Amino acid sequence: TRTSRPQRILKAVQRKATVGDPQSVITAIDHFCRHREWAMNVGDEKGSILDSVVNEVSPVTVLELGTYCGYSTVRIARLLPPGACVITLEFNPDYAAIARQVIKWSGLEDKVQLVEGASGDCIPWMKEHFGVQAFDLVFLDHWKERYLPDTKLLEECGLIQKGTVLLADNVICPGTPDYLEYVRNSPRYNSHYYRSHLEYTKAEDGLEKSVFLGY
Ligand SMILES: O=C(NCCCCc1cc2cnccc2s1)c1cc(-c2ccc(F)cc2)cc(O)c1O
Ligand SMILES: [Mg+2]
Repeated sequence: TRTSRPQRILKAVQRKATVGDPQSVITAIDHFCRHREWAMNVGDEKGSILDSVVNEVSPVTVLELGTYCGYSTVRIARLLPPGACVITLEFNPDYAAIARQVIKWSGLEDKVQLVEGASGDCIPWMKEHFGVQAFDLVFLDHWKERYLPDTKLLEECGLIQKGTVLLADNVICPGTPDYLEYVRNSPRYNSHYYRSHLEYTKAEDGLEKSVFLGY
């Protein structure tokens, strides 16, 4: 049967990127998705905003919900100092298998822990399994209807503490209206919208950054 789109993205990385060079992996994926086949990576424009938030937060522990091919995982991990790490959750085992190879090609496997499973099942085990106290940064990029319930679950599990930054992709397209309403109206979050575009297109989209203020 035909290869999958993630498999074709991995091929583009193996053809165009240099092993151990995360920037070349990012550039190869962006070029493929802009000129060959669209894919749901956060992309270069929103990716630059993601980079600036990672640099501003200088996180020690990052949670990414939604790995896909590992594009944003590589963007985040390449900016982390030694000892810092990103735990990334992926529901689809085929996507996870591709992401592991993309992350390995970029040479960042020591900074990444890829977990296969659904966020609702995995989040309650985070503290116990990974010895995480609280996340410094959470990048939400998974099922759009899970952004709000999983944010509440992270709060209940004590994985979000004063100062934790939530950064949510696709708050306009496909859209996460209930999540936006919650973080923008809650007295416990300080929210800011970074206007941008849907990856590789002219459609509007953006990232919402929300800082938890504590209870
Ligand atoms: O669905 C999107 N991303 C989520 C994939 C969900 C898989 C997972 C569920 C799950 C559950 N638990 C743990 C881990 C995970 S991973 C998505 C879609 C578009 C898009 C698509 C068509 C279109 F016309 C316009 C925009 C753009 C984007 O940037 C996206 O991120
Ligand atoms: Mg997205």
